[in-house]
Amino acid sequence: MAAEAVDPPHRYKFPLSKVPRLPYDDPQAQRLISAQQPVVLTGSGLVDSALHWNLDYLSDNMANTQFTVYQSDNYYFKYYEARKIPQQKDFVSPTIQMQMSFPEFVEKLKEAQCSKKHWLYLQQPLTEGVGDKIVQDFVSFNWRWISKQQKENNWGPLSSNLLLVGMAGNITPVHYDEQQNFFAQLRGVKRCLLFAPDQFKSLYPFPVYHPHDRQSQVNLENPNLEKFPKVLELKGFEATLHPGDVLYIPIYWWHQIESLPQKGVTISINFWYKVRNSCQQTVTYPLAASQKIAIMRNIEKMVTDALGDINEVAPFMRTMVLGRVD
Ligand SMILES: O=C(O)C(=O)[C@H]1CC[C@@H](C(=O)O)C1
Ligand SMILES: [Zn+2]
Repeated sequence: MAAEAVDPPHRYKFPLSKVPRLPYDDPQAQRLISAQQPVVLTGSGLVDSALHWNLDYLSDNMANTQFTVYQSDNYYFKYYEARKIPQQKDFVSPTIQMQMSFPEFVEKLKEAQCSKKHWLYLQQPLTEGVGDKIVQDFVSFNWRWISKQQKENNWGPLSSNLLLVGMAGNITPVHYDEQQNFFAQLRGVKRCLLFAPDQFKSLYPFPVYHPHDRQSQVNLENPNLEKFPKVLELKGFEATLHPGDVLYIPIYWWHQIESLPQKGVTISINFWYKVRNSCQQTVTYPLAASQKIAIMRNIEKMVTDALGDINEVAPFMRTMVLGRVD
């Protein structure tokens, strides 16, 4: 039988170099992690004890837990902070957040795959309440290796492991996180786009107090070039993750994660690590872009608190920077 024709991955309007792909114990991989550069690690065995996870296994072994599931009318799942919505009068949530059991999720998934009217994304921190088999798989992760990474790179504590079960075609639009991240692929194929923190001028972040804080205002697949002309100056990286691969996403690095269409349901688990208490972080010159982002965020928060209205921040900052009183 002829293989089903697979559409080529979307071609973006900016160059994408390949993220290095190295054995996890290659000294070069260690150097990239220490330098906070992205790298795809192979052979780590980090989540080998969970590579057999599929929808049936998870339904059978997580039946008594309620899961957060997002529903979107398109295949985008742009994250938003609900607590910041009251400050943004005209904000419209791009997704509906629901709670349901895993078997209910599988049911809705099948309906959505047939109707093609909406998309679903289960995103839930793995905590207690899952079945014994899941606990057994979880404790059998390669904690020795990842804890060594955490220690050697002076990262803070593990904050969470987000379980991600997505439909083929789902896209998490480009954003950054304030945590170090080992992103492990269990099932299906994901295409990841990454941009260094110094690309923030070309990614037009939302204001810090906006519900879409840390997200880009730009739709990379269909950018509004009048509004966001610097998108054409973007220089990015891309990595394709297969089961067993682990992508290191450095803190403040922008990333967009795509569950490849026609490659079936995807299952991933991330390992988010907080940074050590920032007052211990010495400021080094020249300032790294990641330090600039952290400082800019703090300034924006202080100015917003001082002005008391998020809509006053941009004009004030322009006046301050341009030295002109508008
Ligand atoms: O792990 C991260 O940093 C994320 O952004 C996750 C949120 C959605 C996930 C995805 O695979 O689409 C990635
Ligand atoms: Zn992220």
